Amino acid sequence: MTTLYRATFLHTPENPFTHVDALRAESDGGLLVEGGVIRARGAFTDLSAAHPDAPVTDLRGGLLLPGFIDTHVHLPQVRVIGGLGLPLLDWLDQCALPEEARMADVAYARGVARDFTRGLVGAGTTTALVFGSHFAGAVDAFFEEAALTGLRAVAGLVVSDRLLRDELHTTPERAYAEGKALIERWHGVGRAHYAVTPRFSLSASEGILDACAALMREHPGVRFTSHINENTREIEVVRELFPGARDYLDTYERAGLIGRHSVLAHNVHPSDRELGVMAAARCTAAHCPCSNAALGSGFFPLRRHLDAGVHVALGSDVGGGTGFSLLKEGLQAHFMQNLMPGGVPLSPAHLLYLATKAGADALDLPDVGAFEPGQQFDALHLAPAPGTPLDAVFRHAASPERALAAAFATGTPGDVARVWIGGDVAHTRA
Ligand SMILES: Nc1nc2[nH]cnc2c(=O)[nH]1
Ligand SMILES: [Zn+2]
Repeated sequence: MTTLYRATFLHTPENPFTHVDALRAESDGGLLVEGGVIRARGAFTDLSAAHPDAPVTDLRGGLLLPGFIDTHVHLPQVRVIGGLGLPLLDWLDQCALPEEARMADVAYARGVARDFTRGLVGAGTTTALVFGSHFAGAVDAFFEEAALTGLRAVAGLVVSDRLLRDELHTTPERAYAEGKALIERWHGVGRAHYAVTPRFSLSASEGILDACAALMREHPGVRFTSHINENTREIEVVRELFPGARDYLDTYERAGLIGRHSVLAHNVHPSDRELGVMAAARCTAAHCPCSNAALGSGFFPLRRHLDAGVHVALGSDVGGGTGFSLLKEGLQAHFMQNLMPGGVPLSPAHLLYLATKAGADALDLPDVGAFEPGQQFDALHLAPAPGTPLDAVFRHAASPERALAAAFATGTPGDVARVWIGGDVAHTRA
């Protein structure tokens, strides 16, 4: 099936941190989509002249953006968003972990997975790197739900063997066996990919990190994700638990877990050595600015990451974060960089890149992240309700870039009118 989409669209096929004029915009643009794949892109008049028989979907009056890519979000935490006022380790004990223990019940987990995938797609997220659950049945339920909604999910079994609560602990042997079974069932099936996911070094023995590394070695192409350097107290505990490690990163590095397919969430308090190793390994820091503010974790040193050459993408970190919208994460990133000494001024192009193409690069998914011919048509149509302030800005914006800035400043999931994944409609606003 072929469709010609007519819209004001913006995308960032290049990295605005390294390329000038990285923001590409077409005010009256056309995207020719065939079988879910973008075949041609340009001015609408040119495309409609070249393809006069293609049916037109008219999306004028809003903005069409590449689907958002969330590089850090927790499946079992959708129902505990908003536990404000606690630092990380207390928030885990009091808010997150009691809910995560409920995921042992597969029927409960399936309901959570439904809330979660709807939350993501409804916010315009079309691809996500998901911290699954400590329970394999819940991870299965999530992959099944993701397949039903069409979400591109990179996810895995979360594994820990100390310092959480007993129900959430496993053993290296079980972590390996359950991980292997899930990889065989889901990795590369449809839109799913597997991510080996030790929760964080604080809750992981060397034995379980070695089991994770064995899965990575034996299954090339699976991704790796965990947390790093989020909270100063957490970092102290990790230092005590791994007296032989040079720093937090080294706890993963020594196990052989750091490489091109590694995404480390937060990294609010890195050392220069850690940044150097992350850059050399071409791994990604998932920046979660709402979570960093909500849990009081600190200011993300974006300048130091960029200067070191570390790739950075955005994550919502639901439920330490405050919701699924990467528009809100972009705005919060902008606020935090504005407020911190030596912060990086972030333009609308930077925010769009961090929410889209940067995530595609982090996850090594070249078919998504922008509107390039040959890429999948993953997109969201931002169309605020008539009479809303964002609608007023859209109707009077001097340029698509100004409208994009306003989308980050005031846009919410309520402004996401429709979402496509691989050309299929995955969400339509009620
Ligand atoms: N923000 C956040 N940090 C973590 N570190 C270990 N687990 C978590 C979690 O669930 N959320
Ligand atoms: Zn997290």
